[in-house]
Amino acid sequence: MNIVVLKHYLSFLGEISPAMLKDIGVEWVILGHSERRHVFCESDELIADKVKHALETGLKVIACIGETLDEREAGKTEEVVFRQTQAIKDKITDWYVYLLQLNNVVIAYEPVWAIGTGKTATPQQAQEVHQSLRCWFESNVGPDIANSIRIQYGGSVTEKNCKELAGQPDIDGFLVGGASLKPEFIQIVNARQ
Ligand SMILES: O=C[C@H](O)COP(=O)(O)O
Repeated sequence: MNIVVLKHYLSFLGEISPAMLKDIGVEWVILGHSERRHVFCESDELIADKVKHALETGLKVIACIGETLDEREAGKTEEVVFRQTQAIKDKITDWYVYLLQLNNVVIAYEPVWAIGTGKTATPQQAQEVHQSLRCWFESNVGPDIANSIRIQYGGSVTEKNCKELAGQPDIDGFLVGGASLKPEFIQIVNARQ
């Protein structure tokens, strides 16, 4: 759920580099999770640097974005998720390689107020943001990228709400925390069947 960005060949004792993860067979890294953003105060720019560094090292990336409750209540959901996505877009010079050829980037929309709280976004709330994000990709990166990119939803997904969420046209999968530790997880895995 984290990597260090190695710069200028400095040492970063105690940190984990993408090369170390690859060396032990890890393929995917989750970056920009709300706890990294809000507990560890990682900026949009630092997260974008990590995404770039991970991709350039050959790791696949799930890049998390999402608004806090205050931001949602202030009507800033789109502004926040577009800003977070723009920061990543600005650092990735070749979406076509990383996305269309390698399929190495997934976006996870995780409203901060829904993570681990039991308060899931309604299917309509989640679909609205996912659709806006896909339109954003169409306008800012390209229609083929917008059609191909996987946008997962995360935040209190359970076996009870997964079917309806999975039925939304722009929800391409889930990033599951707590429910992944329960036997019912299999129902989430199969939610689209
Ligand atoms: O880390 C996992 C995601 O943030 C979602 O967690 P959750 O499914 O427990 O809400």
